[in-house]
Amino acid sequence: MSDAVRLSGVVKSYGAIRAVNDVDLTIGRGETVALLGPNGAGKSTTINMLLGLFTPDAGDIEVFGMSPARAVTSGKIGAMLQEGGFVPNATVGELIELCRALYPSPLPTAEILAAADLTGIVKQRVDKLSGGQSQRVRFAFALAGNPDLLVLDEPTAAMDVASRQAFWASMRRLTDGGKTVLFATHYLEEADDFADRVIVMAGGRIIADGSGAQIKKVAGGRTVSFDLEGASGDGLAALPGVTSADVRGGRVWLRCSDSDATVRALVQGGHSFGNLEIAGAGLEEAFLTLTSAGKE
Ligand SMILES: Nc1ncnc2c1ncn2[C@@H]1O[C@H](COP(=O)(O)OP(=O)(O)OP(=O)(O)O)[C@@H](O)[C@H]1O
Repeated sequence: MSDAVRLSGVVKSYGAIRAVNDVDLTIGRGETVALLGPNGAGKSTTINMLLGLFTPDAGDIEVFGMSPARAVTSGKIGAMLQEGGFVPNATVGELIELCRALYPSPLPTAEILAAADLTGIVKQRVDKLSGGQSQRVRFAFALAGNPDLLVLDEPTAAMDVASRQAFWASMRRLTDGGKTVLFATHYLEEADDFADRVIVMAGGRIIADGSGAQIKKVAGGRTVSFDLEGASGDGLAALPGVTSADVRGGRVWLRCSDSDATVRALVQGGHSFGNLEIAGAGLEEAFLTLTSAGKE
């Protein structure tokens, strides 16, 4: 059986900006995958190509063994994008019916309304909705065709805490039913809480791919840096709590899983150091550590 999603050697540029740079990615049926990355990482561009909205400059994309455009028209993919207005003056219920009519075998209306938590606002006009309610209506549209793959670009942006919780609870019910889900997010916590697998993008490339626990372990680390003051950096990578060491221009950066143990060992070992700094590892740096650890 074909995979749910397969990208190979996918490249997409906007003029001189290479938004997606040689991405290979396979997602199996039934997986729930988070696409995690900072602004401009290339997540939306990847998603738009998966949905057939953009054509890659190079490489191939298949969704359930078909071209993205065919997968969309046959109702295999449901998408929730970041933006897009609604037809004014229509009610939530009317728009959902309109959307169902586009698909060969839509989900029953009551099921859509319950899954998107819209039952109480069916008669409300869509131009009078709050940001979070609008997101839930977009989610209902994504579900309407009863798709096998749900692709969600930052689905919980603009939702308050209670709506987020209700949204993810509803998603869990859908994935228990066997649907494949790919969602983009900026938040490691959200990726870890909900996804079986977290794919990290930065600068148009996939820089890490692992379980939420693996990614969190590295992202929770710290960096200890100091001037070597003429001493050599040899042996620092082997200090307690250090996962990797980098020496540049007389300064060393130690990525640490336990920075307290590292600093203690530095002091007790009589290492010379100046301008000591301890910082929370930035996500991007933490992810780079993860990828290089995966290559060892
Ligand atoms: N229509 C466009 N024209 C020119 N450059 C674009 C366009 N869309 C995206 N880009 C650029 O391509 C790169 C990738 O953008 P993309 O929107 O795919 O990232 P993203 O990870 O989804 O970011 P965000 O989390 O902010 O949505 C960025 O450098 C962005 O500025």
